[in-house]
Amino acid sequence: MSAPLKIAVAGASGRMGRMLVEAIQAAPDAELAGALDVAGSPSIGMDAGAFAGQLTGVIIQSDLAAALKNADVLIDFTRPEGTLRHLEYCAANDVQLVIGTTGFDDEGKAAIRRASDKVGIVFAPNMSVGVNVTLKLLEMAAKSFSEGYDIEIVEAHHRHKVDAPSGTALKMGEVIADALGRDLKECAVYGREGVTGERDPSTIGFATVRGGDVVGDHTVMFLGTGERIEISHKSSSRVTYAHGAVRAARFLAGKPNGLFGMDDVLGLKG
Ligand SMILES: NC(=O)C1=CN([C@@H]2O[C@H](COP(=O)(O)OP(=O)(O)OC[C@H]3O[C@@H](n4cnc5c(N)ncnc54)[C@H](OP(=O)(O)O)[C@@H]3O)[C@@H](O)[C@H]2O)C=CC1
Ligand SMILES: O=C(O)C1=N[C@H](C(=O)O)C[C@H](O)C1
Repeated sequence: MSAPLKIAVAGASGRMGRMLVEAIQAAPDAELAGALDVAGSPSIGMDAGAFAGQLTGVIIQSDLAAALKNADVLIDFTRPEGTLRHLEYCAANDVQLVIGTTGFDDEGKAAIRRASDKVGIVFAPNMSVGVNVTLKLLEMAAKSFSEGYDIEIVEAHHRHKVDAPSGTALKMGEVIADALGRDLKECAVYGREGVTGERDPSTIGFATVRGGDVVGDHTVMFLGTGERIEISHKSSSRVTYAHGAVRAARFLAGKPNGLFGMDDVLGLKG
């Protein structure tokens, strides 16, 4: 039997961090090797499994070097500024990375691309199997509805989410724009207000709903004359994201560097 994959978790007390700790504990081929959170967080000094009521023997700490000293890979679902700090350390110290954080600007994404020359990185705004299969369906649908259909993307998330539109909605927009030979930067419309004029058919619209405890809903509408096609994905638990992230960590074993998406991890490319 090969040695277990040693995985550390950043943002260990967050909504995703807690799920990740549980998923790693449940995986027969993985071991929780470290748990990180921000200095000053009430979780510092706690056992990483305390939230789930199952102690792990791994204490949440804010010292990056100490938390990563035994880790093969870091799974990071935090905030762009935190992930970029972790990225620098991981690239310099040969720790691979699974990045689920959303809300990066172009500069942040470029830093991730650069770091992937040094270490293996899986970077994806949504790690559920369902969403990644939905992206493939959208690619196919966009090609079929390229003329005469207006495209609008609507997403809903819980009241605590800090970025909008969601990383998944933006990825859906990118996949559709690519399939149609458009540039999302030029054709995206983020919300409408006032006298907007008639809809420009070349645009892709985004609408955002925030409230309650919605885990994550995404609907893409292709609106034609006389019919409307909707492709929706609705998450009812974060466990799918956590399992996807652990699968991504496994995928990186034996890949010394390179930037990968969940389509690579799940074999959905092509
Ligand atoms: N790719 C995917 O499949 C998914 C991606 N996400 C993304 O993951 C991210 C986290 O989501 P969620 O778990 O709901 O968020 P939470 O706010 O619940 O958790 C974030 C965690 O990161 C910590 N944190 C905050 N700022 C920093 C920082 N600067 N450096 C290091 N750690 C920091 C928080 O600590 P503290 O609480 O002390 O501030 C907390 O522990 C978001 O970007 C979200 O969009 C979410 C679900 C699925
Ligand atoms: O913040 C969340 O919760 C989620 N964020 C990701 C995103 O921005 O797309 C993935 C999922 O929708 C949940």
